[in-house]
Amino acid sequence: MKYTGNAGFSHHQADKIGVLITNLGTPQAPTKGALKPYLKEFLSDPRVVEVPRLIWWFILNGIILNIRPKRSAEAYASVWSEQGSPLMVHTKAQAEALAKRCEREFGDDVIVDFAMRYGEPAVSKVIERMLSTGVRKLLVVPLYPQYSASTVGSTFDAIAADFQQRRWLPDFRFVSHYHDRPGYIKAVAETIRQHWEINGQAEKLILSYHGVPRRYLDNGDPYHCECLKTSRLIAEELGLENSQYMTTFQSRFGREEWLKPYTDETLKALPAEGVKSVQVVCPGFSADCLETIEEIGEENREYFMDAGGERYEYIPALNSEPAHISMLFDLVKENLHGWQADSDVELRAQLAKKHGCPR
Ligand SMILES: C=CC1=C(C)c2cc3[nH]c(cc4nc(cc5[nH]c(cc1n2)c(C)c5CCC(=O)O)C(CCC(=O)O)=C4C)c(C)c3C=C
Ligand SMILES: [Fe+2]
Ligand SMILES: [Fe+2]
Repeated sequence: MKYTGNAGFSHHQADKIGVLITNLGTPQAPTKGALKPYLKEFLSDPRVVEVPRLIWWFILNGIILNIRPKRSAEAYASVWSEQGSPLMVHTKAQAEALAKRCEREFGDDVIVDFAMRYGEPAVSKVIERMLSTGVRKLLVVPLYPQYSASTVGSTFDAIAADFQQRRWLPDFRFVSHYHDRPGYIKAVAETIRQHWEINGQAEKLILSYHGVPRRYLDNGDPYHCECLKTSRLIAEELGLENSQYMTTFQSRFGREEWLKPYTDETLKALPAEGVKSVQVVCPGFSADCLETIEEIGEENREYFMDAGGERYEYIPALNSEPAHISMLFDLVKENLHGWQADSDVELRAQLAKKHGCPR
């Protein structure tokens, strides 16, 4: 086995601290041709679809990848902007804003970058770039507030797979969730409060999270509990009674049972129960994407209005709002505690002269 990396390592290079934020990933273009490789990579991940590999290979390659790319491409086309996919645009902006905030606090000792679990920029390419610029301590923050093996666990797998190939590993820290962090709860609550100030309060607040198969919860994934806790804390922060809010799960995929109650079925049923106005917020998404803009902003609005609803509002994700960046900065700062960069290049030059190596 030949391990990769650092062949051209400059012994004088300053040691840096790296902060890598990640999200799920998105296709390169809203086309069938771009959706196929993206969905293939995503849905081949055993953390995402926990079905015996051989059976799944036939279902994925024989059925899903022949049907879904076209349908998904149409949905992506409806949210795509000139700058690209919303998830990519927001994640880039988040990384830039966080980098600025870190530069103000830490100077050039800390480098901030972003990667996507599927597609580009790939985790291993970004890690390679960071390590080659001198990062010897790496903090990774997947931008999923709630832990799920299918998202956070899978991001860890991608990093571990990269590290398995590498000769020189950095010090490593990993944030596995932040679903109950006061700064995060307050930031989400504040966007809801601001929405109320402008639009008034609807009869019910729906907190809709991406679902996972119910089986994952039964097998020990804490995602469901973390979503419910996030909702409870946001409701407490807003002073809501139990009857004023609801947690639901969206984006079902495949035929098995997923976490319930389902967002779409709930919104179809609420008008008949006398709830005619709702506001929907998605606290499991750190950035707006297909699943919030199209599914919550458009598709579910139609379900609710067609069922007799009168008012439906989607409250956007935190994206690169200053409160979100501040919260992420605090999370990063806390997790960098005790780490120091070593950027004294002059000292290195003296040491090199004196004992033959700058270290
Ligand atoms: C926020 C947490 C997410 C969890 C948990 C999650 C689980 C999960 N997702 C699928 C299948 C699909 N998800 C798709 C899009 C998508 N999913 C998330 C987040 C979570 N997924 C995001 C942020 C996005 C949007 C990406 C974007 O480009 O905007 C898609 C692709 C779109 C489509 O074809 O519908 C699929 C497929 C499964 C099976 C799953 C189970 C654990
Ligand atoms: Fe998903
Ligand atoms: Fe639970």
